[in-house]
Amino acid sequence: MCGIVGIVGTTEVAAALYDGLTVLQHRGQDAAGIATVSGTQLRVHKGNGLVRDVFDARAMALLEGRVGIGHCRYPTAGSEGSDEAQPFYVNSPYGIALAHNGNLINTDALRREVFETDRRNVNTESDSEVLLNVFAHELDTQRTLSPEAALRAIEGVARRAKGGYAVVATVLGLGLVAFRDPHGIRPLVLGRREAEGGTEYAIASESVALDILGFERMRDVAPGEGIVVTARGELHTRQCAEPLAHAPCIFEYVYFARPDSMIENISVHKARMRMGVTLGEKILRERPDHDIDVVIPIPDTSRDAALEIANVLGVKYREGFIKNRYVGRTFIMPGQGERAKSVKRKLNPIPLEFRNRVVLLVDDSIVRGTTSKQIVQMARDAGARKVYLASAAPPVRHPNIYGIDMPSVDELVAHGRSEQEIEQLLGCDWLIYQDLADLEAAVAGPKCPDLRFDSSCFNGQYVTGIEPGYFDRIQQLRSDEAKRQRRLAS
Ligand SMILES: O=P(O)(O)OC[C@H]1O[C@H](OP(=O)(O)OP(=O)(O)O)[C@H](O)[C@@H]1O
Ligand SMILES: NC(=O)CC[C@H](N)C(=O)O
Ligand SMILES: [Mg+2]
Repeated sequence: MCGIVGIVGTTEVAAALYDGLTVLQHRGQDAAGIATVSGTQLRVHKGNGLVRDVFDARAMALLEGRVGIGHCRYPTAGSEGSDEAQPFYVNSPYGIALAHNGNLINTDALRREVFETDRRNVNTESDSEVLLNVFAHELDTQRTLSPEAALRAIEGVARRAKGGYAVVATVLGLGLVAFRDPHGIRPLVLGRREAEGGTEYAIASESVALDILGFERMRDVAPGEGIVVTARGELHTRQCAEPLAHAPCIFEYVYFARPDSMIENISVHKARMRMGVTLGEKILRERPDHDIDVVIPIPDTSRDAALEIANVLGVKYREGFIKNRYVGRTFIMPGQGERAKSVKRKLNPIPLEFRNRVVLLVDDSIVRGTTSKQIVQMARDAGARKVYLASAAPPVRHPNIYGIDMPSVDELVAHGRSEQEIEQLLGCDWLIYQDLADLEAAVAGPKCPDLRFDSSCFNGQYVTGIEPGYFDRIQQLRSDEAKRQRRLAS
């Protein structure tokens, strides 16, 4: 679930892009990059690591220009190597750099088409480089360079690319280009700031990036919409694809996004609180005479939900696990070995909150079970009398193919298992999951009751449709074992 940001400023933008990426860091910890337009050159600096590791003063000094884009990466295609860090660059037509959040599901067919029909070479295994070449080809067919030409090129991309994509790109001689897939699966938000030299625009994965840069959030980019902001700061927007069933990814609200972001006009923080309310009510329905002494969140993401569960149950909320602030998010780490080791390094219990108590641990989601299995044991070791576990999301039983790296069903703890079997496997005394209807209603909230979501990892319904054999193919390419073999071979 990468983070992307693009800015057209009236002064230099590299420092703002850097700051924007640091608040999008929770979306991708593997690699980061920035591209800026400096006169007739596109300057690109990227590499593996956190934003703070990738850029030093020298790199920043090179990134001159008033138009630029940035990316932080959580890989869902290709390798984790630095050559697949983004933004990607192509020199023709004009010079284009592109950053993508999402995952294409027709990459193989597009790659062949790009080579055989468009006569372009894609030099990595990245779906994003394929997407860049599709956009480049479509722009090339326009013959002129103008906002209208770029919007027509986006129409071409929307006709050819399938899957989840939110994109920012810079085109030399034009400015900033952005677009979102016709289902609006991945988030993208547009903002504006008045500066001395005129209006500046920013586009980012999450509104938190706009907030910290002092941009006012104007609106979400619409599904299938294309946006061009010229280097002079003129905004052009147009629907570039028939909007299909709007299906923003529900997992953004469950886990990915920061709680201080607004996505589709819904506060992520409030959505998580509502998840806590509905789950708390379910707990009361199922166990009206529960014996829970204390509700303890598994930090960070579950806190909002856990607090509301405690309120609904009328029991104490306690921070029983202390998180090492220097360890990143474990779920988005590339290998299972690293993920498992990191849970222990990251979370440590305060025994007095557990001793002789019946504790309800709350997590936002249970995916591979890496976190919950260890945490349940930690709670027992810390002296808990009974350990219950509540998940603010339903069981994750299906792969995600639109930008979350959960390609292999065998790695999902809930796949092919009943809730009772999962409870046993995780070693807790009681396991309770949120129902999907409650989750969807909690996220939609009172303001958007009719909004529907991409909930595919919970219900196996894929809004784009799926080619036969697709799941076998991604399992071969992207299971933990396949990644391990690739790392050994490289
Ligand atoms: O079942 P699993 O495969 O372990 O995945 C789910 C866990 O991973 C995430 O936490 P993470 O440590 O990534 O980040 P957080 O600090 O934002 O909660 C999520 O919040 C769950 O705790
Ligand atoms: N999580 C994402 O958005 C990943 C973007 C792209 N598919 C990559 O692997 O680099
Ligand atoms: Mg967590």
